Amino acid sequence: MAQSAPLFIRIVASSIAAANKAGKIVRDVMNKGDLGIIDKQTNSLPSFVTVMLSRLQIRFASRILIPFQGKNDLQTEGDRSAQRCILASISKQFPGVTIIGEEETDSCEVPADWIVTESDEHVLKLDCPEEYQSATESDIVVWVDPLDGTAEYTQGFLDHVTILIGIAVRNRAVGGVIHQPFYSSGDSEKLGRTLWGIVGAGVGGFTPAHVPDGKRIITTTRSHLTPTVQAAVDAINPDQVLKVGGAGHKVLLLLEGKANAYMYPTPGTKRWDTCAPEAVLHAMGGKLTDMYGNFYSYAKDTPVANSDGVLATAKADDHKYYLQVISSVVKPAS
Ligand SMILES: Nc1ncnc2c1ncn2[C@@H]1O[C@H](COP(=O)(O)O)[C@@H](OP(=O)(O)O)[C@H]1O
Ligand SMILES: [Mg+2]
Repeated sequence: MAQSAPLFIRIVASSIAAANKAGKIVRDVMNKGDLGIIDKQTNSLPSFVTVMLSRLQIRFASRILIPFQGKNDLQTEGDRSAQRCILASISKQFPGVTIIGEEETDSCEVPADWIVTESDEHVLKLDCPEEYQSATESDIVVWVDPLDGTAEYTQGFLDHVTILIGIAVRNRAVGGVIHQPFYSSGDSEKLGRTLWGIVGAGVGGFTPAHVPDGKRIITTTRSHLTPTVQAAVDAINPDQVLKVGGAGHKVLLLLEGKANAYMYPTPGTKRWDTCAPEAVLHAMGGKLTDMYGNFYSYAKDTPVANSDGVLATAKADDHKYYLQVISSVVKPAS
């Protein structure tokens, strides 16, 4: 690895390699046919322990924090194994960096071949934006969603599945890796692709595009729809609504010109769902905030819940319009 590259750049480059390996693991679990599905709520610890732990964070290794959740959603062997791979790979190379992963995994041994120490050579050679050149381990937090779109993974909507590694510097999401393990460019032997973005340095792995002028296409949840979300989408009077799984996949639709905006004006997503997508989107000129237009903090001691929802637009200039429409439908709690 080019030790001369700034730490931030080296973490993004290593995250690309780790995401690629995790993608292979997620495909292997699917191919084996036993997803090992767990409902995180019904398999949670006894309630008094969960309540206690949900307010804290379990310190897993020296600086790897595994937050507890206490809500009804699914976890599979794909989520667990991909997280082990990513956490082990990044922490081995950057032991002082805080990594926050979605899944509560045990500390069982990680197979040696799951620990990746390679890096993306192209990203290593990028010019690092000046403001991140001197970032140290204590300035950086890595947010990991090892399998975004878990519900869709269990239901066979495999193109909705992504692996998300977001790199925050001084609270802001500025580096992002989105790996799509089941993406096929036509060659069924070669599944998977990796998109990345660094604010101020560019994007890679995809061709940025926008919806043609005059058309308005909204993407939103397919598995967590609420009347509030539906009302906000309806208020836009869109030409088309794409209800798909995963925060990563929805932002991917914005990156590739398949949708103008991702609307989810309700709690539900977490920082690991939005850190990587936000960074890639911002690197391309888009904008992701809560439903009031505020950026989320990605500091290590921040609450993990995106309590004020998500609004993302492919073009930053369009964001204001969507905020106005949402504010006419969703009133802040008094
Ligand atoms: N109401 C809710 N409860 C739990 N998780 C939610 C949620 N709304 C959104 N999410 C999480 O946010 C991500 C995007 O959701 P959606 O596909 O509905 O847009 C998913 O991440 P995971 O698949 O990683 O769990 C999903 O679980
Ligand atoms: Mg997720």
